[in-house]
Amino acid sequence: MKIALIGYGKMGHVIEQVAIERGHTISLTIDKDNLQDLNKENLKDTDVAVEFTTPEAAVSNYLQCFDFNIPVVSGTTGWLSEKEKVDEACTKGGRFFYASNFSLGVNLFFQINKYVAKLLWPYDNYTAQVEEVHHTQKLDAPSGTAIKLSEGIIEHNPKLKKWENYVTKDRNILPIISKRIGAVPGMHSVIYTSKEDVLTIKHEAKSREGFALGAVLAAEFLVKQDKGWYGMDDLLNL
Ligand SMILES: NC(=O)C1=CN([C@@H]2O[C@H](COP(=O)(O)OP(=O)(O)OC[C@H]3O[C@@H](n4cnc5c(N)ncnc54)[C@H](O)[C@@H]3O)[C@@H](O)[C@H]2O)C=CC1
Ligand SMILES: O=C(O)C1=N[C@H](C(=O)O)C[C@H](O)C1
Repeated sequence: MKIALIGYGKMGHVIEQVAIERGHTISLTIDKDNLQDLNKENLKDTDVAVEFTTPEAAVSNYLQCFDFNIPVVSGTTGWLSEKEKVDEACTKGGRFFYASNFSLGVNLFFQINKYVAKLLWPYDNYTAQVEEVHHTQKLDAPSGTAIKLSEGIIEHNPKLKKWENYVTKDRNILPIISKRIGAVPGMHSVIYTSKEDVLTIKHEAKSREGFALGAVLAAEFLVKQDKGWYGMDDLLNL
């Protein structure tokens, strides 16, 4: 496949490496120092775009690609308040694959998380908390992964009404604690605490390679699909 890399930062570089290892070529690389509108000319040799930029840039990048019938894989977090625009574009012909986290382990963790939430919610002695730790360059908080974990817990725990990104003793609110430390690629924990014990489920990325591999596998999957919005559950048959 010929891949356009939109966003050539920490993830863009690792995706390039993994894509080449899997026999693909890079048709176009766009980042801040060579910003350009996506158009017929610069996308003419591209089968699929892989987009890892910023919450502000992401949606406009998707819509421009869709205008030229280029499918988009994106892992950019923090833009989901604009989800409706992308939904609409996908009903009109856009092909889109989104994951807040492309690693296999985290997507299995999402399933385990829901199972544990279902099992534990009737036990009043436990209170739940989500914790995420990332590198100090991360722009958004809480992480997209922590939000998805929290939504999974709230869906299966009728006592919890919403999540908040602060510590609280309100038992109707699920706290997400965000920490920014050094170069941590990504660590997520769901912690259930009682007076007697602590039960933790945790995923720790060792590097960005798992995210990058997931994104390239998603691109290989997406080019074979019709219009629509796809995610890791489709790729992994979860
Ligand atoms: N879904 C997943 O598995 C993962 C998601 N992420 C998310 O991906 C995004 C990028 O992460 P990193 O690569 O670590 O960040 P980064 O800051 O290293 O790279 C982002 C790059 O996008 C560039 N950029 C900004 N506006 C642009 C535009 N309009 N067009 C093209 N390029 C533009 C920046 O100059 C920068 O080089 C973040 O939202 C992060 O949360 C990161 C890792 C894994
Ligand atoms: O910004 C990052 O680095 C990461 N962002 C994603 C998120 O917000 O969940 C995924 C991963 O944890 C790394």
